[in-house]
Amino acid sequence: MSDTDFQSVITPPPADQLVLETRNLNFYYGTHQSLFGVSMPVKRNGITALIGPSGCGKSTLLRTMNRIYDLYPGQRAEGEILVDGENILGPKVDLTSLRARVGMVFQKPTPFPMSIYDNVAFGVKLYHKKSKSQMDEVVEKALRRAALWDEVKDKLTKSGLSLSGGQQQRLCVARGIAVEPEILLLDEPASALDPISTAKLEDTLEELKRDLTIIIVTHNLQQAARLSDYTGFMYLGKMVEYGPTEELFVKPKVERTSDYIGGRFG
Ligand SMILES: Nc1ncnc2c1ncn2[C@@H]1O[C@H](COP(=O)(O)OP(=O)(O)OP(=O)(O)O)[C@@H](O)[C@H]1O
Repeated sequence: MSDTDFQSVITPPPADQLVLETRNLNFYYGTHQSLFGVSMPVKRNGITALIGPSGCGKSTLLRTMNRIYDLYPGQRAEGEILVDGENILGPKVDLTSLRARVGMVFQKPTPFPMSIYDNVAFGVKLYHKKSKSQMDEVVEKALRRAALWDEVKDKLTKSGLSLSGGQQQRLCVARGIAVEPEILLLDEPASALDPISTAKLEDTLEELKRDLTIIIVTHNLQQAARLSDYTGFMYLGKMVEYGPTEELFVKPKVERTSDYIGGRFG
């Protein structure tokens, strides 16, 4: 079998539990094709992890799910991405409301240069008119859900940039969830964090997954195994194997998956 010639093995969640599904998705940076016929059915609520060697297309796939790539000329996707059954690659999609439904947290913490309070309120103001007391409630709830409230409640007017890296990343999670998205995309959110901050962030995600769908790109196989309910293993722009995390880690159906998980390439 050549490196590029392989069948995807997909074990989908039950059909009535799907929140998002990519179907036969191709992606291009200009003329360079980076995703090839990717199908990925994501279960509502819980955590889905994307793993695979550097350059296999994990971030690219994540960036299609709220069409953030649309901000960059020359980048385009082909195929279908269904969110609650609606194809978000269609021409009539309202991108502002899509990005409120499908939020994103990046690899490096990206707090805005404004107060902790305003960081969280920022997105909410774009979508909803709220009184000061309603906004106070929204900000507190988001910071509590992001497990940051106790650490910042006495300094909400201080700059978001004054927090530690781990706190900044949880602030970005709070900002992301304040607008109550259905789905939160996280691209290697712990890669710039120390082990204690990583553990706190993971606890936060565990809490959030009860009523939110989380899709996370990670290089850390232990993190994927620990956190996620479903895992997708990608290689060379294709989805090699996708299914319940335990099955994929304990009894992978594709040899290439077991080679990767066993550390035989990467
Ligand atoms: N802005 C870009 N312009 C052109 N090609 C790109 C761009 N971003 C990514 N690529 C290419 O697309 C492919 C997939 O990259 P992507 O960043 O999605 O991989 P990844 O699995 O997330 O990698 P990593 O784990 O290193 O972050 C690679 O071949 C990469 O070189």
